[in-house]
Amino acid sequence: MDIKLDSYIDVIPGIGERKKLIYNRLNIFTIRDILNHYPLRYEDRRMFKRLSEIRQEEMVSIKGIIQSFEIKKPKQGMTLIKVTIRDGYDIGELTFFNNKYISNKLITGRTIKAYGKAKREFGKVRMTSPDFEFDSSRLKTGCIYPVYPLTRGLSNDEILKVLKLIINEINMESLEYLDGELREKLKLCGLGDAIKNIHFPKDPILIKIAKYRLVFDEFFILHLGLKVVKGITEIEKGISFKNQSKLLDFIKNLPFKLTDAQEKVVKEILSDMKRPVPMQRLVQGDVGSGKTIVAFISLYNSYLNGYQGAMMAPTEILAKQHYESAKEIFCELGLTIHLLTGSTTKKQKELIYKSIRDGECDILIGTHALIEDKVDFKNLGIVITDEQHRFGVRQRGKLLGKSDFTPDMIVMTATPIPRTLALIVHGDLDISIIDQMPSGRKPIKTYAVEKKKRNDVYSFAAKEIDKGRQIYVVCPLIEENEKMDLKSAQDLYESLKSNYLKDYEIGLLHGKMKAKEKQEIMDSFLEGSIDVLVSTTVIEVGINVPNASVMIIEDSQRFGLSQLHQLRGRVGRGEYQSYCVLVYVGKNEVTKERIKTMVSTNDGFEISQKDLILRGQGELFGTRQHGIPEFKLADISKHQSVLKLAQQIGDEIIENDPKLERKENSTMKTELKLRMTQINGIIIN
Ligand SMILES: Nc1ncnc2c1ncn2[C@@H]1O[C@H](COP(=O)(O)OP(=O)(O)OP(=O)(O)O)[C@@H](O)[C@H]1O
Repeated sequence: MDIKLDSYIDVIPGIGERKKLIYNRLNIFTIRDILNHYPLRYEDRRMFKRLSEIRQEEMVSIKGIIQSFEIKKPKQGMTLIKVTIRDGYDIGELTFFNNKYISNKLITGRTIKAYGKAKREFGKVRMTSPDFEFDSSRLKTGCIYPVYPLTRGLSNDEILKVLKLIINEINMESLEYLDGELREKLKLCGLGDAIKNIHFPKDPILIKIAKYRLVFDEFFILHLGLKVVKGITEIEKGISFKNQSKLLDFIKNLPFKLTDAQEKVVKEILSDMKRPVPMQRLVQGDVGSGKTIVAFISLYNSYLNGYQGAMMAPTEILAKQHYESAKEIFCELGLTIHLLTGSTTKKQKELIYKSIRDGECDILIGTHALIEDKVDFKNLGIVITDEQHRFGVRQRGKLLGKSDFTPDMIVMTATPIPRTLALIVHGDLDISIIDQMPSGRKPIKTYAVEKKKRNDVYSFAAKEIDKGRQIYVVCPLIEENEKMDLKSAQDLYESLKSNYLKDYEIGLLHGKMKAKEKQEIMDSFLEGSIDVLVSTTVIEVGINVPNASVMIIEDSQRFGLSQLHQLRGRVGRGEYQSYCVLVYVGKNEVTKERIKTMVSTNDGFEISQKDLILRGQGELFGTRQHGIPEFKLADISKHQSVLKLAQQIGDEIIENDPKLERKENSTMKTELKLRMTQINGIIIN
């Protein structure tokens, strides 16, 4: 049998077309994938107990000699097999239903081993439908038994058998890509041993050792990969935006003075833009910290140097908002700015494409319509995008078009995350942080109110509206069910209209609405003709209505901390004292802890750290985050010290050999190439 790591799994005897598709459902395509399909948990089946020593209801391995067996058919379609076994002087009984396999294998005098829940009845030990095997086999009994994530049509035992076969056939030592000295220094076991022991551990301590190596690997490969990508970008030809003199006047004439944090980040960006190397920078800032103006300054710098700029937003509403603000800021400066989204008419689109191609358009703002093939810039200098739409190398190529130069790139994120995490998520970028709010902002006051007291909440809201303010109400989020989300939004809307807030103008916004309808509602809210905006969570990150001063979140216990913080960030964006009211039911520990955190701090970094601890990485990043690999074993909330170590070692290697060109790093590079292609958009040449 010729099994290679990258062979498809149907090289394994017994895996045909049908089985292959079942494996594919678990994302298992190749031999490597199945080796990386790790157990969810283990059962300690090592000890065989004498029948005489077994306790009632104990989960245990036993073995005995088959004394006799009978096969009955108590009713149509059912076969009952009873096997009597003997262990010394003691007798046990194993019962199986409809088990064709065993019925063909039973021979009196043969040793049978079983694992299952033992019952003592009438002086006998009985087991019903236990796992079993014969003679010297040790796959299911007398071992530490791994339990795998499964799918319909695939059993744990099938996976075990396949793994056993692969591990016997493949030279496991050939999996290693780290040199022995480094491994020794870091006290890491060999990769082959780690894989062997994660599947077939002889001892629980070996599972720990294996996991440590595999967790290290997941972090290390990702970190190294991101660094290599960064290294590749740095050798591409970039644009040097040297002419920055007029920019100072522009900054001076802004309607407000930049905060120190904004100034610091602008400086970092401008110094990057001056270098003839493509900028790859992440700007992290808490909600409302004023990232947009930083983006505009960068776009203007590109314009002053004769280049076009593009800014991409995650939704049409946000794209339009940026477009309106850009027009306001740049209106007297004679720039041509266009908005390109899915709702732009065909005719308008054609005109915009032409204007981009001819170089007449100075700044293009839009949604991902911006990276369609037809968008062909004459001389694109800078691209500003958000974390969800950050480009992989491939998409960047698309934007590059015919230019010989790689444009500068800024990625904006409103999800502030601790630095260690930022490095693993955005390790290929340089990081700038806006950690200060514009002056004059009053911290948002946050209150938690039990649902039964919501009357008070809405009478408070009415008072705020009477003062001239506006209100957001976010409805309960009902997971994975848009229909029910919609219903709950409509119900809430009706009840506010007919009851709590009947004297005011109320608008409803939900995910099922067409982009145009959504925009109309948002425009009315922005203009102030709507007092209350009831919405599902489509109040996306980034909406800016400074007159809105109250955010009411219904059933807030259903939201994660970071999401609550984002929602809260929709208020407190102007001069008015703002409030966030968390309406909740239930008092479980996580709810209490979340409320406590929200009430006690407005700091997004602190909140995301807490969220990570409360919910684990998967939840924090959710599906919203694009480009983050799913770790199999690693968990940044639990394994922070391994993460730091992996980052440190990765950095040391890259410092000495930025593109991994040295001979001693060639195996590592091959491994990296193989693994990084699995991560969105990252291809290492
Ligand atoms: N230095 C400043 N002084 C006063 N106001 C400012 C300053 N910088 C920005 N602003 C204003 O603060 C508000 C929020 O800014 P912006 O929309 O850029 O926030 P953001 O960082 O993008 O927030 P979010 O992540 O929530 O989208 C805007 O109305 C903006 O005009």
